[in-house]
Amino acid sequence: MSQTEKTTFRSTILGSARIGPDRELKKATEGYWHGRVDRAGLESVARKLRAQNWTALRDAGLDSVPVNTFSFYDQVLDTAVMLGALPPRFAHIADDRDRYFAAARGDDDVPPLEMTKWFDTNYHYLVPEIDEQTRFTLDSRKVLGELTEALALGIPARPVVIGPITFLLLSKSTDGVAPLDRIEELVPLYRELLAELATAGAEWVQLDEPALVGDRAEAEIDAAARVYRSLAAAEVRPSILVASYFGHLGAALPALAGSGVEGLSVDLTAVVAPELPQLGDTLLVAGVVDGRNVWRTDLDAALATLRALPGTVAVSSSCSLLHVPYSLVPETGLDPALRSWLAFGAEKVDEVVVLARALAAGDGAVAEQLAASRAAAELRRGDPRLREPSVRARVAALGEEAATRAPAEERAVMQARAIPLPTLPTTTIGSFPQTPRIRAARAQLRSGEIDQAEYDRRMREEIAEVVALQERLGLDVLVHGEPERNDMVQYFAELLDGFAATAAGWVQSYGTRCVRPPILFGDVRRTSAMTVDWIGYAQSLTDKPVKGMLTGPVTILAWSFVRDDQSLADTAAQVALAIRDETVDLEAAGIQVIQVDEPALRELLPLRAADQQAYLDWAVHAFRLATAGVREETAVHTHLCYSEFGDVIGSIDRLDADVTSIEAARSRMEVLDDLNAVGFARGVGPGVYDIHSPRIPGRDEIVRSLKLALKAVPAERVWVNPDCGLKTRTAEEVEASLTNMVAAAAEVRAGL
Ligand SMILES: CN1c2c(nc(N)[nH]c2=O)NC[C@@H]1CNc1ccc(C(=O)N[C@@H](CCC(=O)N[C@@H](CCC(=O)N[C@@H](CCC(=O)O)C(=O)O)C(=O)O)C(=O)O)cc1
Ligand SMILES: N[C@@H](CCS)C(=O)O
Ligand SMILES: [Zn+2]
Repeated sequence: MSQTEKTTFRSTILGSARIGPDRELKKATEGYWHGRVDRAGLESVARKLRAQNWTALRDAGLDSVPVNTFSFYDQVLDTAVMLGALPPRFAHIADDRDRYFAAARGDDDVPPLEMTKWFDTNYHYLVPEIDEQTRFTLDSRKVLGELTEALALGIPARPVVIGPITFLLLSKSTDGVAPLDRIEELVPLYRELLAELATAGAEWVQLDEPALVGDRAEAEIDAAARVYRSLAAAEVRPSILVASYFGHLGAALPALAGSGVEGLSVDLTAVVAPELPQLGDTLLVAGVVDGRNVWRTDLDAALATLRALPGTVAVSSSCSLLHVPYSLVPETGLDPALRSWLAFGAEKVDEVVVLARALAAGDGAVAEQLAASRAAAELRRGDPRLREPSVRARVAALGEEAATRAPAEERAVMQARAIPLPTLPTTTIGSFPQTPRIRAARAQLRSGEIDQAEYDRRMREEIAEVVALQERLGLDVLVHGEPERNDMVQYFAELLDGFAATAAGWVQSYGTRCVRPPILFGDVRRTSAMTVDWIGYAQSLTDKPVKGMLTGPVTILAWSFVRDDQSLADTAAQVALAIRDETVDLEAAGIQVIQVDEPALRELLPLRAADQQAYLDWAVHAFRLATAGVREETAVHTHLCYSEFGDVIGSIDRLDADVTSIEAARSRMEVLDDLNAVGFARGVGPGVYDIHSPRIPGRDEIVRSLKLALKAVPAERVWVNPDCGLKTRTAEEVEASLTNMVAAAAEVRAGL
């Protein structure tokens, strides 16, 4: 049978969430790690979630259902396991599942794989390490297992696997050989995999190649064309869908289209739709339902796009639905108007099905759904919360001076006088452990078991404990510990006008960690101080300076679902003004050091170089607008993490913060050389140990990190701090790690 005679499909999504509508997988996995759930219990939760998910997708009307998008931790780690590419340091762990979790999280003896952002999303993947010790071998058990499980349930299953080009482009080399140079070793493994999948009954396979939507060298595109020609030439294989998402394929599109694969998915939700060439027999899987935001699709516009496409078309989400919450059904507390403008995962699947039906049978077949879509759009356009005159007037009146402080060198002198500190001052990044006790208090407040006054009293108790601990440890600049924050973005969103919070809108951020991104739907305004009581209270307990802690405008946008009816730059300016008002209030309450976190600065960087400068300009402007309202004596700190910073290093300098704490431990302080290269001459706190692992760093290890840092930066500018906040660690880990950190700083200081 030729490939084109095989079955085809008309409606699908590129992947789905897996953590469970009620975070069942998170709970089971954490239970397994802590010995509360056994292996069988964990596997049974996983199997049930997969079955529920596939059945719901099929019953909603999709005629091709993605499988193997389930993961116990991360799909890139799954692919590394599938290709036999786990580093040998995990080989001593005999049990497959425990070896997998060790690679994800580390254990007492071995550090985990590095974790980094999945393209420009708030999902994080584990970075495969490829070197001369890597011997690729195929282990197809997971994907075959999911396929078999789904077929047994009568699901029209389409296994999804990360493609070989993307796998290697996301990997890091530890021996100087570019991972992509090993592509020829992977091709036979993928051919073998295709044969196994076909034999097991797969009619289609989806190979994800999102790395091809970035700026890619000609050699990389040539490699992709060569690889897919070779895979397409395999005798025994399912039809191949190459999936692209998060942007446009550009030059990679004709290369893939000409390779002989049967299907190509394209993201049609970006601002400028790509010019699509005639694709002949290739099935065009059109991503018209945005998989990354929560706004209801304009069905008329989507249909117009679909009808203008060449060739045979299937309707799809633009990317996996991993990035949006499961369903609007539990969101009964949302304002009904706002709710009618939204579509979460389940509703997006319905939209795909409606669009496919309209394409096949005409608009009349879905007249009711089209009318509802139009009515929601109309309601949204007319809502007064989208245009708040006072906010608009304030933004319009801003001049350049609003984003400008005195020169940094002058500020440094004034701040040294106002805030006396030792050389190599020690501090932390803000959060202390979010203990079960803290979370339980918040759950009790929500359920009405305790009132606001009791909740406040308990949070003050937590703050007092954290302040006392920091004094005992001998830290120099203290923090209040952020106990009152459910999340560093959601906390602010719940207090600002223009945002809505969800009840159950959980989205996986990494592993078992989830976030509930707020929905930024209207004009943003601060109506009262958000942090001053907590931070002012902490300052009242100590003579040491307490660092005020805020989240920056870019990060608030990055970790929210943001309105799509105006530019991000305009929305960022509104958020920046709200944060600016808070800095001014903190200063008036006696806070001399204010940290405005921007861990997501790098995350929002557009994937294509041509779009990056415009983003960096508005992002830097928003940060400066948020931080330039305070006096020159007030030290503005910022914190960056979770990224490779190479592409934004110049912009870190332009933020004009007095001190920048930055993730550095895992990259062996290389970021400091990058900062030097752009003439960065401000305070810097290179993270001296990695907080993502439960490992307690030894004092000698931290001394070594610090000495490495001092080779790059003079001691007068260096701060000593962990890589990131301590919220995910236990109290014991934090106390032990910070004891070693303070001791290491003292040792190095004494030797200066
Ligand atoms: C710094 N990071 C962040 C990112 N994005 C954010 N929006 N926020 C971030 O901090 N992206 C990059 C990184 C990713 N890192 C993390 C780190 C840690 C988490 C995390 O721990 N998430 C928690 C959920 C946090 C939260 O919202 N907590 C709420 C609700 C807690 C809860 O589950 N409550 C229970 C009942 C209470 C109980 O008894 O435990 C319930 O509702 O069932 C709160 O504290 O009130 C997680 O558990 O996954 C995320 C990203
Ligand atoms: N202040 C925050 C920053 C995390 S990126 C924290 O300490 O958790
Ligand atoms: Zn951080």
